[in-house]
Amino acid sequence: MNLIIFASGTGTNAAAIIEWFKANGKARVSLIVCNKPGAGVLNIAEREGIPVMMIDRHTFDDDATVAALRAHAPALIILAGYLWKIPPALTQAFPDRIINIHPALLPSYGGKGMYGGNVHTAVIAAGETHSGITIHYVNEEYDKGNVILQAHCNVLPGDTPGALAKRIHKLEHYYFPRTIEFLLDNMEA
Ligand SMILES: Nc1nc2c(c(=O)[nH]1)N[C@@H](CN(C=O)c1ccc(C(=O)N[C@@H](CCC(=O)O)C(=O)O)cc1)CN2
Ligand SMILES: NCC(=O)N[C@@H]1O[C@H](COP(=O)([O-])[O-])[C@@H](O)[C@H]1O
Repeated sequence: MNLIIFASGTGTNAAAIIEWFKANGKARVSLIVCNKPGAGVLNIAEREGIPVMMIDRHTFDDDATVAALRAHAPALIILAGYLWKIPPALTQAFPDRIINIHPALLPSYGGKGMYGGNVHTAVIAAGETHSGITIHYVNEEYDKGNVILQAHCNVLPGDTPGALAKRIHKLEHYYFPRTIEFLLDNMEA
C-alpha cells in the first residue's frame, strides 16, 4: 500500500512514519508533497529516495494535483505539519482518506493561525494544565474533521513553548505511525 505525506517543515513526523513502515513492510511512503522550498522534510525525502512534488499557490491546479495523487493510488494521504488548507477538490477526491495530526486537544486551540509554536504559546498563556495531540480526518475546514485519536500530556509550571513542543512531539512520534497502521489494517477496500 502507498502512503502520501504532505509536510511543510522539519519532517520529524514524516521520518517516524517512514521508519515505522520500513520496519514492518505494511506500506511505503511513495510521495512527499511540500510547499516550502528548503524545508527539512526535503532532506529526509532525498535521504530516503522518496519522490517529491513541490506545490505553489500560484501554479497549483486542482485537477492536475488530484491526477498526480491518484497515480499513486494512496491508501492514505497524511498531513504531517502541512501548513496550507487542503482544497475541496482533494477532500472530495479522497473522502475519509486524508488525515492530519494537530498538536493540541481539538476542538480547543485549532483553526486558522493555530500551527506549530503558536499552539503551544496559546495553551501555556491560557494556563492549561494539560495538552496533547489530535489525529483526525480532514474535511474542508481547518481542524473540524472527525477525531480518530487523542493523547494527553501535562503542561508543567514554567513550561516554555519549546519544552511543551518536545513533550508533544514524543506523543506524535509514538501514536501517529501506530494510528496509521491501525487504519490500514481496518480499511475497507
Ligand atoms: N482542509 C483542511 N486543510 C488542512 C487541515 C484541515 O483540517 N483541513 N489541517 C491543516 C493543519 N493545521 C492544523 O492541524 C493547520 C495548518 C496551518 C494553519 C494556518 O493557519 N495556516 C496559515 C498559513 C501558514 C503558512 O503559510 O505558513 C493560513 O492558512 O493562513 C491552520 C491549521 C493542514 N490543512
Ligand atoms: N496545525 C498543524 C500543526 O501545527 N502541525 C504540527 O506541526 C509539527 C510538524 O513537525 P514535524 O515537521 O517535525 O513533523 C507537528 O508538531 C504537528 O503537530
